[in-house]
Amino acid sequence: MTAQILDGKATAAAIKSDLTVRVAALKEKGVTPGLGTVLVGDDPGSQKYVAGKHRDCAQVGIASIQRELPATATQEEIEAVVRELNEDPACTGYIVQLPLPRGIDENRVLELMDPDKDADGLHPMNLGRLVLNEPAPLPCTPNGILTLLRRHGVEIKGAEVVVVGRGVTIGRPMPLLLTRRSENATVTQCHTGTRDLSSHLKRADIIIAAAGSAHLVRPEDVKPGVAVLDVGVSRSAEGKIVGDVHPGVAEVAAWISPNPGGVGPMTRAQLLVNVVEAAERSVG
Ligand SMILES: Nc1nc2c(c(=O)[nH]1)N[C@@H](CN(C=O)c1ccc(C(=O)N[C@@H](CCC(=O)O)C(=O)O)cc1)CN2
Repeated sequence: MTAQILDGKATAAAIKSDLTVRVAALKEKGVTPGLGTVLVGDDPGSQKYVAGKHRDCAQVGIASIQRELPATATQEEIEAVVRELNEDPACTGYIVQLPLPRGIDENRVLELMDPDKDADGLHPMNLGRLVLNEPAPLPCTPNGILTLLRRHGVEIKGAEVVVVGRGVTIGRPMPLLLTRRSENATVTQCHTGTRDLSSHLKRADIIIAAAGSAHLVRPEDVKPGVAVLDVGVSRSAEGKIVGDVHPGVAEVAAWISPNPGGVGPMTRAQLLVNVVEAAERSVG
């Protein structure tokens, strides 16, 4: 069996095309959605992701507000930028690019954001709303993964899903989305403390690998017909992306997301969805 591709690039393009129409409708009502980004430091990966977010904004007609601080920025300097974006009427929604430099209290920065402008769905108020089943902007990568599965017709209802990883952007919120009544999946969360990862992976109908550990998921660990989402980003000596999923898994799986070209573009598309939805809410 050779797996079919969960094509994030094409799916994101379709979402952006739909958003272009919605942004034009908002502009006719006098509202221009604006995405703010706060980038601290000079991590090349973060710089690339933020640049990509603004490229996407330009494509769909969303205005860009960019704030950059040096790696030496203090907690107070970062918080001052967050306060400024909270007050800026041109900024409909914004994100603080993660991770922040060592020594910065990330949670304190996220907590300071206006939850109504939280385009990432990572503010504690919005994560709490998700737990309580209340409407909230959804974390971009987990929601992007669900959209990718749905748009390719992969059955989520009743599926055994194994999530590998427990980071704040993917691993923690992913099970919350998957276990909503609308999804009805059964989720096992694995992490570095899991004793026998392979035994869990072998049971899975869907694997979401977000551990950041190169080729962690191997062909012998998965059952035939599984859908595999590769969210991991490690780098080879040449700087190329190496995912969490061994290439041989494509010979066993029914569905696989390429990396790059799978979950990454979906993360960016869902961010735009959150910005447009926030702007739509503002006009009622
Ligand atoms: N505030 C946030 N910080 C981070 C998030 C997040 O959702 N919010 N997620 C990741 C990084 N990320 C978004 O910010 C992100 C990662 C990857 C991509 C992407 O499009 N990747 C491309 C490949 C790009 C390359 O060649 O390096 C792909 O997969 O095709 C977009 C966004 C951590 N921080």
